[in-house]
Amino acid sequence: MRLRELFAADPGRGTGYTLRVGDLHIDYSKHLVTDDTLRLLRELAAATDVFGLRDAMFGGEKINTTEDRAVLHTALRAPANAVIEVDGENVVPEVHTVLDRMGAFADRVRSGEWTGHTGRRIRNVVNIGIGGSDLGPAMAYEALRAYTARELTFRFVSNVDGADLHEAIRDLDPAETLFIVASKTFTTIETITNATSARSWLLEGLGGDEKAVARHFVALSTNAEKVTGFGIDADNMFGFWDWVGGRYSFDSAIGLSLMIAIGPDRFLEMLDGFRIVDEHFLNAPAEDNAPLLLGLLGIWYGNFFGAQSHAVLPYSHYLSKFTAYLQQLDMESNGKSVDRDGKPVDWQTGPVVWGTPGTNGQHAYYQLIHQGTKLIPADFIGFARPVADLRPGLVAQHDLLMANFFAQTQALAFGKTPDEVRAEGVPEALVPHKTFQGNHPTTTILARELTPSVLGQLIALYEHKVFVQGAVWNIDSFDQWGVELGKVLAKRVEPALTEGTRIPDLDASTKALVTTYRELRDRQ
Ligand SMILES: O=P(O)(O)OC[C@H]1O[C@H](O)[C@H](O)[C@@H](O)[C@@H]1O
Repeated sequence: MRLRELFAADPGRGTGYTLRVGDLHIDYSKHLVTDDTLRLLRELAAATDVFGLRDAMFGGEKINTTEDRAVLHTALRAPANAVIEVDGENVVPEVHTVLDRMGAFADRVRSGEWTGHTGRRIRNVVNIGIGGSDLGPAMAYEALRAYTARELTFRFVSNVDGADLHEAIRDLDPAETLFIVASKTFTTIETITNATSARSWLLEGLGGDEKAVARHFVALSTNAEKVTGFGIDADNMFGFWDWVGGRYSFDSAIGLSLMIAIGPDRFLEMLDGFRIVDEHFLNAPAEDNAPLLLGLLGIWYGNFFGAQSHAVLPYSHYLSKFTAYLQQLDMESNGKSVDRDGKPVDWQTGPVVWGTPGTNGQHAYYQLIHQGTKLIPADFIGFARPVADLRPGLVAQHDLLMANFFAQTQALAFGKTPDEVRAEGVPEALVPHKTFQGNHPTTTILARELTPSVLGQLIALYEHKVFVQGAVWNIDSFDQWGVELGKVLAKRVEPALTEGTRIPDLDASTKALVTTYRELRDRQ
């Protein structure tokens, strides 16, 4: 199947193979599919009961079977009058109670009414969290930077490498710094370690008065007991629930740092954006259902063409962390090799998701996408207008950015034949080098501008796409047992590093590495 031929055969393809969801214009014409392919893929979705599982998810059923949990991130953006029950209890009122508390707190910080221990206003907000408790707020803070309170400084600390916290706080004044400790479980070693170090830094800076902690630390968690055990007042805790997965948690209390940055109204606009796509996914027929379509297209390449990866390439500097966010969303959800009953699957599951903002990637790795031997389906995300208040000269650069955006998907789809190369007078020996095979599939997602609502729409689109794929593959997209083994082993190795105790019963390679590490570290 050649894209050149598909377009030649159907002049209406460029407008016909498009969808509109909320503010998102989605063009899927540059895919290696016909109406027949799409019909068959929809039959696959019907045969695997994707919509049945969707309804079970929205209805609060415990579809995360290995953890016996409901999967209700959609309840986090449900309207206040919705009724969504888990174990017979409507969860929506609690969601809105927390949102209201977050809003009140965010307003107090933004207005300067919430002061630090010494009475100075808060000027710096440091979110300490990792995985889903970091990537969402950190990504969205960058994405919506044009909407943020510029007089406040925001930092995001995740890595247990002390350098992360060091660089985040070295130029900050503790008297003006608020730490937001974000951890669903409040047991994550990286986060608790960084939070403990941050507390010492704060107390050292403020004369050691433990009472300071209450003015400078808040927690976002499902685990009240651990939060109070850490010394954070229950009044300064914003809760969420076990039916919110870590990588789906960013529009829960985990979004507090973002809410302080952009203000409660903008945050609610973002939730409205999520809801637009939730409702679309729930109600649109299969033929027009964007998450279904994107999920099935991914399956088409992964399961039928053997594609191993999927690139997400935003043409917006503000979306610099978007793909990193999607990596957790997609790869932690669908990086599974047993089905829901625990039996090995004999089909490919989740792809490697990767990518960085255009046009930077064009001057780095696009060579391989254009002329390499691998099939890499890609999503191109772009906007018609820049969002920040740019100087006129910089506004003009936007058309140049977007010219690249359109040129790339065109080049990928249609390539350049040897005859076209020859016609340019290229010497015969160079013709193969300058030929572009084309036929590289891409989806183009275009919106007017990157508003909070549009960001919410984009994230929900990918959340539900990942859901669709997991449903077809019959895997549990909502657990993450694969992260556990490394945590357990780290605990076992750590005493050998920190306390210098006998190296435990390790394999020969790890034992030798630990020995070398200790020698290097302790050498004078
Ligand atoms: O929010 P926390 O409980 O601290 O968890 C932080 C992250 O670490 C875990 O290991 C999981 O793999 C992630 O899904 C989670 O987002």
